[in-house]
Amino acid sequence: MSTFPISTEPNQVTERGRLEPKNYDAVLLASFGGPEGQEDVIPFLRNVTRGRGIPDERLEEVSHHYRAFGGISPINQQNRELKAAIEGELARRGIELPVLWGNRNWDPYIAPVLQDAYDAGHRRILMLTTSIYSCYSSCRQYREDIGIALTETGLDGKLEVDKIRQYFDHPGVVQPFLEGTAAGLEEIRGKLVAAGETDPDSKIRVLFATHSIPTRDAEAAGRSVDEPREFAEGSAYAAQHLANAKAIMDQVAPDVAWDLVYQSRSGAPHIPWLEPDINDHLEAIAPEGVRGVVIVPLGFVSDHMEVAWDLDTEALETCGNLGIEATRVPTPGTHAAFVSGLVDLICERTVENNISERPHVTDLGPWYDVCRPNCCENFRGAKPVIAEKGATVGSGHDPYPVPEGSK
Ligand SMILES: CC1=C(CCC(=O)O)c2cc3nc(cc4[nH]c(cc5[nH]c(cc1n2)c(C)c5CCC(=O)O)c(CCC(=O)O)c4C)C(CCC(=O)O)=C3C
Ligand SMILES: [Fe+2]
Repeated sequence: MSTFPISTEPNQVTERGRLEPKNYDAVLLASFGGPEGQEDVIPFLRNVTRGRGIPDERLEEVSHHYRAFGGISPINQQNRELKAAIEGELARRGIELPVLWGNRNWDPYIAPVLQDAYDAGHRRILMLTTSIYSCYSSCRQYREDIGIALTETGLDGKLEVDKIRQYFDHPGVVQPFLEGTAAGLEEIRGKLVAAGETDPDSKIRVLFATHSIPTRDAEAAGRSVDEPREFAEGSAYAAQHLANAKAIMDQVAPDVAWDLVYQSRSGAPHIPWLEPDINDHLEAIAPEGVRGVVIVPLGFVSDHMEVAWDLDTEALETCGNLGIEATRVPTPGTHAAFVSGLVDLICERTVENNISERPHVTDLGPWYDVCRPNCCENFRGAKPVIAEKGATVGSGHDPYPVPEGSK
């Protein structure tokens, strides 16, 4: 199995957003949440889209995706298994740190989880999200939901909550995708050779798939008003995915063509979102002679409805209609390297068992512990937010850390 170059060099820009290690008394595994029965579907969709102006037709359409699976999203079970795996890895390393689980959109909800944690005597919590890239939905929305929960429960000032950095390029994330991409390529090569293809690699396209987001959100992703940065394709969100994809392809198959594609677009048609959509892209590349694709769900750390429906149902059907051989690479799930990487990320932030080196596979990371003001701006209006320079909730007015020697 190929490995990849892992840098432990600090990043001069993001280093300024680094927090000193602290003593935490619990980890909060924070995720999206999903329905677990037909009766949950509509209440769940209302939770997700509250105040977001998603058209009813879209909700109706999305409810069918859930209905087709008995109203059950795999995401909660995935998170129960991930929580157990993190607990196992912490125990294996002799680290005593309870792991709590809370969701933004479904039970167990974040606010009661924080209240229970406080009642149980916890005072300082470290949040680990299942969203790994930089954008409003993946970063700020989690930070806001903690800010709102602390405010609503009256726990602000009594309970500190910090957040683990966006960790898209941690080797624990990239390793499972790299192994999956290599295995997927072997599978598709085999199928094309069996069909008489003499140079299969020239007929294969690797498609790295991630959630589309509004272009305006993409442009605000990872933004820093005090220290502007340029990103490939104008957004940290796209740039982070492109850098990960390149790191993977450089190792497994530098000569095979690949693209970054988007999925699961919602919102009104006249509002621009990141493109191309995976299905449109498949239609576009089929006439170019592509006969096999490897779909890498690079934007997602576990199987959930966006993977089960948008990729395994819709995109694979598009491939079938176009006569393209296709395979979908697994998500990290509870892959040992992923779980171990998550515990390493926890230890980056703890005094005991501290890990001071921050490995990263791309030169964009390691990402900030504390975001810049306006990073991943919420265009619908400011909310209480944690883990941000100048934040007045969460970890008690942490200043933006400036390492010694910098201006
Ligand atoms: C970047 C991103 C991730 C990846 C990062 C991460 O992994 O968190 C992600 C994950 C997920 N998105 C999910 C579900 C939904 N996302 C929606 C809507 C939206 N997502 C957006 C972005 C993202 N979303 C955006 C900009 C919208 C529209 C505006 C809004 O509403 O904010 C809607 C509303 C209906 C629709 O329009 O599709 C639903 C039901 C589930 C749970 C699946 C399950 O239940 O198994 C998961 C993991
Ligand atoms: Fe952010």
